[in-house]
Amino acid sequence: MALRRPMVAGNWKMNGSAQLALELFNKFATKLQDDSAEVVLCPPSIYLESVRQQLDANKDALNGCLVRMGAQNLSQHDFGAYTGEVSGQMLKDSGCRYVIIGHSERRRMYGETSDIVAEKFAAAQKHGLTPILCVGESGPAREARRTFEVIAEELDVVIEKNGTMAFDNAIIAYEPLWAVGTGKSATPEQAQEVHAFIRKRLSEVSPYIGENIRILYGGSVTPSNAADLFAQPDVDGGLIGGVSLNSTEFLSLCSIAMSA
Ligand SMILES: O=C[C@H](O)COP(=O)(O)O
Repeated sequence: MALRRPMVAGNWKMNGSAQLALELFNKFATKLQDDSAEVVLCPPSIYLESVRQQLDANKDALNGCLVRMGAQNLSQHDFGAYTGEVSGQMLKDSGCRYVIIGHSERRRMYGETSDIVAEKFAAAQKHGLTPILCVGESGPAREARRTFEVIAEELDVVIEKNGTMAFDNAIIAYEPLWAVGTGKSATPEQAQEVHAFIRKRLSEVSPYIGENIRILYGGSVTPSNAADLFAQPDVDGGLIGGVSLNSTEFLSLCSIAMSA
C-alpha cells in the first residue's frame, strides 16, 4: 500500500440519475476487490439519497472496499434565509463524508471568490466533512507562466483563514481550467510539477501535512491516460468529471488507481 491511499472521486456535476447510482453499484459489488483505493461519488444533492440507498443495499458485497459519498458544494452559512443553498450539517445528515469546494465552475460561473472558498472550507470542517479543495490555473495564466502564482494564491487564502494544520483533514484537487471538460488533459509531467509544488508549499509549514495530504488530478482523465497520471509520485488519484458518468469507464479508473 502506498503511503497515501489513492482516491478516485466522481463529480457528476449536473448529470446522472438514480439509475446511474444503481448501475455503478451493480459493478462495484462484483468488481471492486479491496481497500487499496478509495472511491467517492459526488452526485447532485438530489441524488445523494439514491447513492446512500445503494451503499446500504450493497454493504455486504462491498465489505472491505471503501466507497464513500461526497457533495459538490455547500453553503458557507450554517442555516437561514439562503434560498437554494445546502448546509454542511444537511450534507452530513445525508451521509456525506466529503464535499468539493472551489470547483472552477463555481468560481467562474457563480462568483465564488477565494475568500468565499476559504469560508466554505471552514464550514465543511466545522460540520465534520472533509473538503476536496480545487485549485488550478486558466490557459492564459499558464501561457503567461503564472501557474505557480495562481495556485499559491488560491491555496494561501485558505491557509490564512484556516491554518496549515486544517489540511490534515482535506484533499486537494489540481484542476487546470484548460483541461476541464476539454479532452485535453495535462501531461503526467505537467501534473507532477504542480502537485510537487503544492506538496512543497504545505511541507514548508508542516512536513507531516505535506507528506500525507492526498492531491488529486482532475481534467479530462480517461482510462487511456489515467495509468500514467496516477503513476506520478505526487499524484494520488483523480477527480473525474465526464468519465464518472460511464459506469464501465469509471470502474476501469478505479482499478487503475487500485494498482497505482
Ligand atoms: O470535477 C471534475 C473535473 O472538473 C474534471 O472534469 P472532466 O473529467 O470532465 O474534465
